[in-house]
Amino acid sequence: MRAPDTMLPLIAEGLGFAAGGQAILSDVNLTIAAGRPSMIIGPNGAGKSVLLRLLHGLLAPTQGRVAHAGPDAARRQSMVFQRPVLLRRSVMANALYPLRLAGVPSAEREPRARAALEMVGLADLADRPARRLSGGEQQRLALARAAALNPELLFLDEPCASLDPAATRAVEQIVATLAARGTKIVMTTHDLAQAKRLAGEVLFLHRGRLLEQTPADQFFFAPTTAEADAFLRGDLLW
Ligand SMILES: Nc1ncnc2c1ncn2[C@@H]1O[C@H](COP(=O)(O)OP(=O)(O)OP(=O)(O)O)[C@@H](O)[C@H]1O
Repeated sequence: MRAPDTMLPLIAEGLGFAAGGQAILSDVNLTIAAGRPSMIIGPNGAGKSVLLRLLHGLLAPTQGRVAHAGPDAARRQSMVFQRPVLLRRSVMANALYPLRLAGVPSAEREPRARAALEMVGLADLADRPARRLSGGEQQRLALARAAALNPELLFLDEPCASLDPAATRAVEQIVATLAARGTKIVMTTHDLAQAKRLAGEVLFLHRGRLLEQTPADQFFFAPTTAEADAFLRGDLLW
Protein backbone atom coordinates (compact mmCIF):
# COMPACT_ATOMS: atom_id res chain seq x y z
CA MET A 1 0.00 0.00 0.00
CA ARG A 2 1.28 3.49 -0.85
CA ALA A 3 1.93 5.92 2.00
CA PRO A 4 -0.60 8.79 1.99
CA ASP A 5 0.60 12.06 0.45
CA THR A 6 -0.02 13.96 3.66
CA MET A 7 1.58 14.10 7.08
CA LEU A 8 -1.80 14.72 8.73
CA PRO A 9 -3.23 13.73 11.02
CA LEU A 10 -0.46 14.29 13.51
CA ILE A 11 -1.03 12.18 16.60
CA ALA A 12 0.47 12.59 20.07
CA GLU A 13 0.29 9.55 22.33
CA GLY A 14 1.09 9.80 26.03
CA LEU A 15 3.31 12.77 25.25
CA GLY A 16 5.31 14.17 28.12
CA PHE A 17 8.32 16.34 28.82
CA ALA A 18 10.26 16.60 32.05
CA ALA A 19 13.33 18.68 32.83
CA GLY A 20 15.39 18.92 36.02
CA GLY A 21 13.26 16.23 37.60
CA GLN A 22 10.08 18.23 37.04
CA ALA A 23 7.19 17.28 34.80
CA ILE A 24 6.38 20.17 32.47
CA LEU A 25 3.93 18.34 30.24
CA SER A 26 2.26 15.01 31.04
CA ASP A 27 0.22 12.44 29.21
CA VAL A 28 -0.95 14.54 26.30
CA ASN A 29 -3.07 12.63 23.79
CA LEU A 30 -4.30 14.53 20.78
CA THR A 31 -4.93 14.39 17.07
CA ILE A 32 -4.25 17.36 14.82
CA ALA A 33 -6.26 16.94 11.63
CA ALA A 34 -6.46 19.07 8.50
CA GLY A 35 -8.89 21.96 8.73
CA ARG A 36 -9.22 25.34 10.40
CA PRO A 37 -6.56 26.51 12.88
CA SER A 38 -5.98 24.73 16.17
CA MET A 39 -5.33 27.34 18.86
CA ILE A 40 -3.43 26.32 22.00
CA ILE A 41 -4.42 28.47 24.95
CA GLY A 42 -3.95 28.38 28.72
CA PRO A 43 -2.41 30.33 31.58
CA ASN A 44 1.24 31.40 31.70
CA GLY A 45 3.55 28.47 32.20
CA ALA A 46 0.88 25.90 31.26
CA GLY A 47 3.26 24.33 28.73
CA LYS A 48 1.92 25.78 25.47
CA SER A 49 5.33 26.50 23.91
CA VAL A 50 6.74 23.19 25.09
CA LEU A 51 3.81 21.35 23.50
CA LEU A 52 4.29 23.22 20.22
CA ARG A 53 8.01 22.38 20.17
CA LEU A 54 7.33 18.72 20.92
CA LEU A 55 4.74 18.52 18.13
CA HIS A 56 7.16 20.19 15.70
CA GLY A 57 10.03 17.94 16.76
CA LEU A 58 12.26 20.71 18.11
CA LEU A 59 12.12 19.09 21.54
CA ALA A 60 12.42 15.36 22.11
CA PRO A 61 9.70 13.97 24.40
CA THR A 62 10.75 12.26 27.61
CA GLN A 63 7.53 10.22 27.45
CA GLY A 64 5.29 9.06 24.63
CA ARG A 65 5.60 9.95 20.99
CA VAL A 66 4.47 12.06 18.07
CA ALA A 67 3.42 10.23 14.92
CA HIS A 68 2.49 11.45 11.44
CA ALA A 69 0.29 9.88 8.80
CA GLY A 70 2.87 10.02 6.02
CA PRO A 71 6.56 10.36 5.28
CA ASP A 72 8.72 13.50 5.01
CA ALA A 73 7.12 15.18 8.01
CA ALA A 74 10.20 17.35 8.59
CA ARG A 75 9.98 18.76 5.08
CA ARG A 76 6.25 19.35 5.26
CA GLN A 77 6.17 21.50 8.38
CA SER A 78 7.55 24.80 9.53
CA MET A 79 7.53 27.01 12.63
CA VAL A 80 7.51 30.75 13.29
CA PHE A 81 8.60 32.08 16.66
CA GLN A 82 7.56 35.02 18.80
CA ARG A 83 10.79 36.86 17.96
CA PRO A 84 11.93 35.85 14.49
CA VAL A 85 15.63 35.59 13.81
CA LEU A 86 16.37 37.29 10.49
CA LEU A 87 19.54 37.26 8.41
CA ARG A 88 21.47 40.55 8.26
CA ARG A 89 20.58 40.76 4.61
CA SER A 90 17.74 42.06 2.46
CA VAL A 91 14.10 41.10 2.84
CA MET A 92 14.32 39.16 -0.45
CA ALA A 93 17.49 37.33 0.65
CA ASN A 94 15.67 36.24 3.79
CA ALA A 95 12.75 34.91 1.75
CA LEU A 96 15.10 33.10 -0.65
CA TYR A 97 17.29 31.48 1.98
CA PRO A 98 14.95 28.66 3.17
CA LEU A 99 14.11 27.81 -0.44
CA ARG A 100 17.79 27.28 -1.17
CA LEU A 101 18.18 25.21 2.01
CA ALA A 102 15.20 23.09 0.98
CA GLY A 103 16.80 22.38 -2.40
CA VAL A 104 14.18 24.23 -4.47
CA PRO A 105 15.54 24.61 -8.04
CA SER A 106 17.13 28.05 -8.47
CA ALA A 107 14.76 29.18 -11.25
CA GLU A 108 11.77 28.64 -8.95
CA ARG A 109 13.18 30.41 -5.92
CA GLU A 110 12.73 34.06 -6.87
CA PRO A 111 9.10 33.75 -8.07
CA ARG A 112 8.15 31.78 -4.98
CA ALA A 113 9.89 34.21 -2.65
CA ARG A 114 8.26 37.18 -4.42
CA ALA A 115 4.79 35.60 -4.25
CA ALA A 116 5.27 34.99 -0.53
CA LEU A 117 6.40 38.59 0.03
CA GLU A 118 3.37 39.82 -1.92
CA MET A 119 1.07 37.66 0.17
CA VAL A 120 2.35 39.37 3.36
CA GLY A 121 2.45 42.86 1.81
CA LEU A 122 6.26 43.22 1.79
CA ALA A 123 7.03 43.02 -1.94
CA ASP A 124 7.78 46.76 -2.06
CA LEU A 125 10.37 46.36 0.69
CA ALA A 126 12.20 43.45 -0.95
CA ASP A 127 15.53 45.32 -1.12
CA ARG A 128 15.41 46.77 2.39
CA PRO A 129 17.73 45.34 5.06
CA ALA A 130 15.54 42.93 7.03
CA ARG A 131 16.84 44.12 10.39
CA ARG A 132 15.51 47.63 9.67
CA LEU A 133 11.93 46.44 9.39
CA SER A 134 9.46 47.23 12.16
CA GLY A 135 8.50 44.42 14.56
CA GLY A 136 5.28 43.78 12.67
CA GLU A 137 7.06 43.74 9.31
CA GLN A 138 9.69 41.35 10.68
CA GLN A 139 6.97 38.98 11.81
CA ARG A 140 5.31 39.20 8.39
CA LEU A 141 8.67 38.39 6.78
CA ALA A 142 9.03 35.37 9.06
CA LEU A 143 5.58 34.24 7.89
CA ALA A 144 6.53 34.80 4.24
CA ARG A 145 9.71 32.79 4.73
CA ALA A 146 7.70 29.91 6.16
CA ALA A 147 4.88 30.22 3.59
CA ALA A 148 7.31 30.17 0.64
CA LEU A 149 8.01 26.55 1.50
CA ASN A 150 4.28 25.68 1.17
CA PRO A 151 4.22 23.74 4.43
CA GLU A 152 1.33 21.43 5.04
CA LEU A 153 1.55 22.21 8.75
CA LEU A 154 2.67 25.54 10.23
CA PHE A 155 3.34 26.06 13.95
CA LEU A 156 3.11 29.63 15.23
CA ASP A 157 4.35 30.39 18.75
CA GLU A 158 2.74 33.62 19.97
CA PRO A 159 3.40 35.39 16.68
CA CYS A 160 1.65 38.59 17.83
CA ALA A 161 3.02 38.76 21.38
CA SER A 162 4.89 42.04 20.98
CA LEU A 163 2.83 43.61 18.20
CA ASP A 164 0.39 46.52 18.27
CA PRO A 165 -3.26 46.02 17.21
CA ALA A 166 -2.71 46.98 13.55
CA ALA A 167 0.30 44.67 13.17
CA THR A 168 -1.61 41.95 14.99
CA ARG A 169 -4.51 42.32 12.59
CA ALA A 170 -2.10 42.05 9.62
CA VAL A 171 -0.63 38.82 11.01
CA GLU A 172 -4.11 37.42 11.61
CA GLN A 173 -5.05 38.15 8.02
CA ILE A 174 -1.99 36.24 6.82
CA VAL A 175 -2.85 33.33 9.10
CA ALA A 176 -6.40 33.29 7.73
CA THR A 177 -5.10 33.41 4.14
CA LEU A 178 -2.73 30.50 4.75
CA ALA A 179 -5.48 28.51 6.47
CA ALA A 180 -7.85 29.16 3.56
CA ARG A 181 -5.17 27.85 1.20
CA GLY A 182 -5.11 24.59 3.09
CA THR A 183 -2.14 25.05 5.41
CA LYS A 184 -2.93 23.57 8.80
CA ILE A 185 -2.11 26.17 11.47
CA VAL A 186 -1.33 25.21 15.06
CA MET A 187 -0.80 28.35 17.11
CA THR A 188 -0.33 29.44 20.73
CA THR A 189 -1.82 32.70 21.91
CA HIS A 190 -2.47 34.66 25.10
CA ASP A 191 -5.19 36.62 23.39
CA LEU A 192 -8.64 35.08 23.84
CA ALA A 193 -10.22 37.43 21.32
CA GLN A 194 -7.63 36.36 18.78
CA ALA A 195 -8.27 32.70 19.56
CA LYS A 196 -11.99 33.34 18.95
CA ARG A 197 -11.29 35.06 15.63
CA LEU A 198 -9.03 32.34 14.25
CA ALA A 199 -9.81 29.03 15.90
CA GLY A 200 -11.48 26.04 14.36
CA GLU A 201 -10.75 24.22 17.60
CA VAL A 202 -9.17 25.04 20.95
CA LEU A 203 -6.63 23.02 22.87
CA PHE A 204 -6.76 24.15 26.49
CA LEU A 205 -3.69 23.44 28.60
CA HIS A 206 -3.45 23.81 32.34
CA ARG A 207 -0.43 22.90 34.46
CA GLY A 208 1.07 20.69 31.81
CA ARG A 209 -2.12 18.76 31.07
CA LEU A 210 -4.34 18.99 28.03
CA LEU A 211 -7.77 19.45 29.58
CA GLU A 212 -9.78 20.09 26.42
CA GLN A 213 -9.58 19.76 22.67
CA THR A 214 -12.90 21.23 21.67
CA PRO A 215 -14.45 22.86 18.57
CA ALA A 216 -14.15 26.63 18.99
CA ASP A 217 -17.87 27.43 18.90
CA GLN A 218 -18.42 24.99 21.74
CA PHE A 219 -15.32 25.91 23.77
CA PHE A 220 -16.09 29.61 24.09
CA PHE A 221 -19.72 29.13 25.08
CA ALA A 222 -19.76 25.80 26.90
CA PRO A 223 -16.29 24.59 27.92
CA THR A 224 -16.40 21.12 29.37
CA THR A 225 -13.99 21.63 32.27
CA ALA A 226 -14.28 23.91 35.29
CA GLU A 227 -10.70 25.11 34.68
CA ALA A 228 -11.47 26.28 31.15
CA ASP A 229 -14.61 27.97 32.40
CA ALA A 230 -12.58 29.80 35.07
CA PHE A 231 -9.92 30.73 32.51
CA LEU A 232 -12.53 32.22 30.17
CA ARG A 233 -13.93 34.26 33.04
CA GLY A 234 -10.43 35.53 33.89
CA ASP A 235 -10.37 33.70 37.22
CA LEU A 236 -7.70 31.12 36.45
CA LEU A 237 -4.29 32.74 36.53
CA TRP A 238 -2.11 29.69 36.92
N1 LIG B 1 13.65 23.26 27.89
C1 LIG B 1 13.13 23.49 29.12
N2 LIG B 1 13.75 23.00 30.21
C2 LIG B 1 13.24 23.21 31.43
N3 LIG B 1 12.10 23.88 31.69
C3 LIG B 1 11.46 24.38 30.65
C4 LIG B 1 11.93 24.22 29.31
N4 LIG B 1 11.06 24.83 28.49
C5 LIG B 1 10.09 25.36 29.29
N5 LIG B 1 10.33 25.09 30.59
C6 LIG B 1 9.43 25.43 31.71
O1 LIG B 1 8.21 24.75 31.46
C7 LIG B 1 7.09 25.56 31.86
C8 LIG B 1 6.15 25.73 30.69
O2 LIG B 1 6.79 26.58 29.75
P1 LIG B 1 6.08 27.07 28.40
O3 LIG B 1 6.99 28.11 27.82
O4 LIG B 1 5.72 25.93 27.56
O5 LIG B 1 4.76 27.74 28.96
P2 LIG B 1 3.69 28.59 28.19
O6 LIG B 1 2.36 28.00 28.48
O7 LIG B 1 4.08 28.75 26.77
O8 LIG B 1 3.84 29.96 28.98
P3 LIG B 1 3.67 31.47 28.54
O9 LIG B 1 2.21 31.65 28.35
O10 LIG B 1 4.16 32.22 29.74
O11 LIG B 1 4.49 31.70 27.31
C9 LIG B 1 7.68 26.84 32.38
O12 LIG B 1 7.73 26.75 33.79
C10 LIG B 1 9.07 26.89 31.79
O13 LIG B 1 9.96 27.60 32.62
